[in-house]
Amino acid sequence: MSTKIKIGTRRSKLALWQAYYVEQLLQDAGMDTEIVEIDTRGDQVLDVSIAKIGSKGVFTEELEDQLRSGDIDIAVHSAKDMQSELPEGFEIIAFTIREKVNDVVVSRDKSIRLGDTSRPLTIGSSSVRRRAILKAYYPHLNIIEMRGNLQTRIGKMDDGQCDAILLAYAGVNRMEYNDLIVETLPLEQFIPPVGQGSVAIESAINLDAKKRETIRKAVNHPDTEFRLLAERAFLKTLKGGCSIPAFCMAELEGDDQLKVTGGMISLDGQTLIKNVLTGARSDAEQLGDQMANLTLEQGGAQILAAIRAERGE
Ligand SMILES: NCc1[nH]cc(CCC(=O)O)c1CC(=O)O
Repeated sequence: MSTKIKIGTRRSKLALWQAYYVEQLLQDAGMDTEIVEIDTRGDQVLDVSIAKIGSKGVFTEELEDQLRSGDIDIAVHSAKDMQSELPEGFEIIAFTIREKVNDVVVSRDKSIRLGDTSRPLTIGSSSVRRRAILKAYYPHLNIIEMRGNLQTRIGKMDDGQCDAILLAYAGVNRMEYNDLIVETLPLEQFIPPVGQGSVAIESAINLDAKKRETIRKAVNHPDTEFRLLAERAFLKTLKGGCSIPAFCMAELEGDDQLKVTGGMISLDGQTLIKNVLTGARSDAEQLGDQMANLTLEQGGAQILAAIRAERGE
């Protein structure tokens, strides 16, 4: 089989890194590949908060058009950025091995620590989850919303808009800004969002079955997939994407157990819901669903209702 696998990707540096990474895995498995760069609406409106334009599909629609038409075979995304429910006709066929899931503090000033109350610090973050957690644990900080890709945000920091920014380790590592990491945040406080650190492969369900299996075999990391199935089931039951302050992290325990830590935080950081559930790995999706229902019952439903009212949804 010498057919070429056409890999669709956004043009951002992070997206391209992910596309080249997946391309390498496919080539290592003996496949021919081609990268197809595609513009998306989300890349064009950089000055508006994603929470305001609505996160649904802004980075994925154009890629899905080309998956549907067969112009590309697969689309590569940060797993974290993918909606919990894909539009009809699409599926995720693989998750790459997950890297360190922590959030990190990035700054030019090596002496900066979030817990330092001796001087005023301004911290930039694009994530409602990270901003709410900062308010809960570090109320002395001045927190500002900051959008744009990694390079843009670091530029804003260098312009003096903030002293440090909060980012996912995964993106910082991929963009090779590791030397700017001044603090790696503990998972007990900064529980990562669903999917952080893994790359997801999306395809149309009518992709040739043999092609689908070959790609899956070359790219999918089964241990990561179990974790992501639980986490994504959580998000699906919450009917959310990356614009709600929910978090869920599944970890493997022993040969066949899965430990799921998840919950939600109100935007002001005043209400924190957090639970831990353990169950069989084969029940990954039930565990995620159970975690979501527990979260909704314990006050998550009110938090979501308040956010939707504020955003006029
Ligand atoms: N929301 C943007 C985004 N999407 C994926 C990553 C990094 C890679 C990852 O989390 O897997 C980032 C940057 C960040 O959150 O700091």
